[in-house]
Amino acid sequence: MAKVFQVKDFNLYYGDHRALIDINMDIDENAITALIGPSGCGKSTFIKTLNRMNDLIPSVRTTGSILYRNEEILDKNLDVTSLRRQVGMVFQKPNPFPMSIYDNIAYGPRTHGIKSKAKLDEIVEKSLIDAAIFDEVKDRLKTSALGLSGGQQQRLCIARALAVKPDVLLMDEPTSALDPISTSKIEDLVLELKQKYSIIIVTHNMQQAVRISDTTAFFLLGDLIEYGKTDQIFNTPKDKRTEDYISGRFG
Ligand SMILES: Nc1ncnc2c1ncn2[C@@H]1O[C@H](COP(=O)(O)OP(=O)(O)OP(=O)(O)O)[C@@H](O)[C@H]1O
Repeated sequence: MAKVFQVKDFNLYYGDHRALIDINMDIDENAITALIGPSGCGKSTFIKTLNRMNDLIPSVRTTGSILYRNEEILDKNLDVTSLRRQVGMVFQKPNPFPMSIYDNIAYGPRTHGIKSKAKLDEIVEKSLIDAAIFDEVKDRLKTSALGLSGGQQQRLCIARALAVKPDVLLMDEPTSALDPISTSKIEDLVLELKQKYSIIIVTHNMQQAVRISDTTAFFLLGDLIEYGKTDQIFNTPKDKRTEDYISGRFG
């Protein structure tokens, strides 16, 4: 299977604190990769590295290599805007912009220079359909996105991420602020999106990792302890620490 990311001997420091330690990990294309582990183990730090969101934190320093489709993304001269267009992100708390549903989706394409109304209409509709929210909002595209429920806002944020035609979607605990029904809708959606995108998802919910992911990475205190097929990680973990974590003995 083709690899979307190849992470080699990667370390990340916040000042003197080494938050990720010698990470080696190849991430499959058109698959769902779950990142699990107790609070503070480095999952969010790792996922944010994949589209260079950590650049916003001045104390961050990295060593090693991360190739995205064979291009080094840790390179200082990398076009970060282009990387972030290709590697989109959805956050824990739905964060629609305080503008209409339509403008939330059109924002990214407009930033990338698309001006034609017909083209924008088409992108907005397609993105909302792909994020499984079109039917719920099609009659109120010009109303504020802030009037949507939390679950709808999160699907809108996924639609917004899809509107710029990404290749990879990073999702940092996308359902942790949602009720079970909204969570289940997002899980169905993520499974659907796997056909077209490579998805990397941080989750605290082990059942969620089992339900949707193909591959699971277990982090502990900045170390990648175990990484493999989700079935194997949950049924026959090789490392005692993985077993203890997935069976709820700590975390
Ligand atoms: N901006 C920052 N400055 C300094 N240290 C940080 C910063 N962000 C995270 N850390 C530290 O890096 C380590 C990893 O944090 P990170 O948020 O990546 O963990 P996590 O596994 O995502 O946790 P959670 O599940 O609670 O979100 C922790 O020790 C944390 O305190």
